[in-house]
Amino acid sequence: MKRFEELFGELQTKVAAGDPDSGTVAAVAAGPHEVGKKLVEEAAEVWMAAEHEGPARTAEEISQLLYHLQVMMLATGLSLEDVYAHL
Ligand SMILES: N=c1c2ncn([C@@H]3O[C@H](COP(=O)(O)OP(=O)(O)OP(=O)(O)O)[C@@H](O)[C@H]3O)c2ncn1[C@@H]1O[C@H](COP(=O)(O)O)[C@@H](O)[C@H]1O
Repeated sequence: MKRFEELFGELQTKVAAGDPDSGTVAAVAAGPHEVGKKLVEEAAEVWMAAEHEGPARTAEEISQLLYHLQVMMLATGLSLEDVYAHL
């Protein structure tokens, strides 16, 4: 099972290395506008799953939303600490 901070570390490493096989590297290169569109789409999918598709599908969609939030953090140069400072 992959945890939030482990995933962020993995994505940071891929972005720093410019891994050509990484969807994350491509998404970060596309920039915050494109990442933002995906983020909004995933948020809507969480909402729809929560209302209509049950807890298992909701958990799956939330995992995708968390991933895309991390992509946005990388696309905007934010660290986990930058975000945690506001929690
Ligand atoms: N957790 C994720 C993850 N969640 C979502 N996604 C991407 O987000 C896309 C989801 O978009 P869509 O909604 O279009 O997907 P979908 O197939 O329609 O699925 P549903 O939303 O309809 O369920 C997928 O195509 C994935 O590319 C993710 N891509 C990567 N990761 C993790 O990031 C790691 C690094 O990935 P790479 O950078 O690609 O190597 C991987 O090992 C994974 O652990």
